[in-house]
Amino acid sequence: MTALDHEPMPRSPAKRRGLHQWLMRRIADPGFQSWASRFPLTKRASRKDGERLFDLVSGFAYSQTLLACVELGLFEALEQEPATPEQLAHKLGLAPDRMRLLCQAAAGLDLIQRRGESYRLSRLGAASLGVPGLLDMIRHHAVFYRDLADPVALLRGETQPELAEFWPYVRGESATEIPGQQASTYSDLMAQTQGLVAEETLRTVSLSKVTKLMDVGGGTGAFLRAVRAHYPSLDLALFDLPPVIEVARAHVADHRIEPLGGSFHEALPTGADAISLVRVLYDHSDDTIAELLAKVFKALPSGGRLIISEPMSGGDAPTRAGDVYFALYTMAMTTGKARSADEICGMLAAQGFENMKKHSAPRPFLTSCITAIRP
Ligand SMILES: CC(C)=CCC/C(C)=C/CC/C(C)=C/C=C/C(C)=C/C=C/C=C(C)/C=C/C=C(C)/C=C/C=C(C)/C=C/CC(C)(C)O
Ligand SMILES: C[S@@+](CC[C@H](N)C(=O)[O-])C[C@H]1O[C@@H](n2cnc3c(N)ncnc32)[C@H](O)[C@@H]1O
Repeated sequence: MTALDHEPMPRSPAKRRGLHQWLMRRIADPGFQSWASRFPLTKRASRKDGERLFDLVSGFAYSQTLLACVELGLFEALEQEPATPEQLAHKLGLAPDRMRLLCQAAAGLDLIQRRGESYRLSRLGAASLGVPGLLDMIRHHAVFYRDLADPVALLRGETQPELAEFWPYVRGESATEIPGQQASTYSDLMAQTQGLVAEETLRTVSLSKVTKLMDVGGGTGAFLRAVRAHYPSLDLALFDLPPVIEVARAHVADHRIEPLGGSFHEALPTGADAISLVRVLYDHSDDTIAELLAKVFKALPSGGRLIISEPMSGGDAPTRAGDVYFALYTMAMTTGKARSADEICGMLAAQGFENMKKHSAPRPFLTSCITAIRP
């Protein structure tokens, strides 16, 4: 007698839709679990599922271990040379036993490696040092995690998330007034993380037939600087809120990029045969997006091209990056929303765009791209 014998397996085809539910009820049964973890044909799956569940349960401890490594500068220290916990403790200002604990934890996550009594950098730890803006992103997660402290209250809209304060432009969608220092700080973090997004976008979408590209919500121009490196003769214009454009001027002056201050709540400048929206839609509500896409449609000539690049929901195939991280992140920002490629294409069609193309995304945790044409 096995745990499978508790209830008869449905045989009739009419009941086959219930088979999944029946099986899930068995898996939720402790007796079945115990049997499955011993039975040769099921014990591997049982162990694997146990590990996967444990990883989800422990995720916050993993993230905070990474944050401690980043805050203390552990990877930078080990980039110089391998070291013992005692040497690291002295250098980074932690008690030796706590440094040993952190080193073991980081090694457990494969961020560093243990060799005898010393630790050295691993591939993952080394890679984290080379991803532009990643260490600052990890540091700023302290804000996000405070917002996630009570996820049910956050989902019910009963909290006042700090992330909405962190990115000032999302507080009031028509706000054009951002204090200069704030505009510079948030644009810095945004610009630092733009490198890989730009690389991925330009790998995915060709601009070879474009004459003039206007990047709407382009921040301090990091995307257009990457475009300039790939397309030396393209005309480029950067459109963003006036305080952001003031900060951007110094960054775009040497790259033949025309800075244009304004709000997309008003009309967009015309003259570009391509418009890009990189990491813009997911900051805003459906109504704002409908309004923005209508403005983009108007600003483009017939045959003009729209390029959308941002992390997206997986839609009917939900993903960790799109449907967990970016969905919760944009929800905590209070105005935003991670949308699937199909949802975005639907919104484009509603404004009259045609030839929507969902480009395959090699690294969807960085970005996915959609292009569309104004007929
Ligand atoms: C040496 C030996 C033995 C072998 C060598 C083998 C080899 C060549 C291995 C490859 C090593 C290598 C080159 C690794 C490279 C790894 C890379 C490039 C990793 C990149 C990781 C990128 C990450 C983790 C990006 C994270 C991005 C995040 C979290 C972005 C968050 C963005 C947010 C929150 C944006 C918010 C904007 C808002 C406010 C919503 O509008
Ligand atoms: C998430 S950031 C993306 C910046 C840049 N495209 C990138 O990927 O790094 C969104 C940008 O949209 C800009 N933005 C927000 N509301 C705007 C508006 N009403 N008009 C023009 N730009 C706006 C913000 O100032 C910010 O630079």
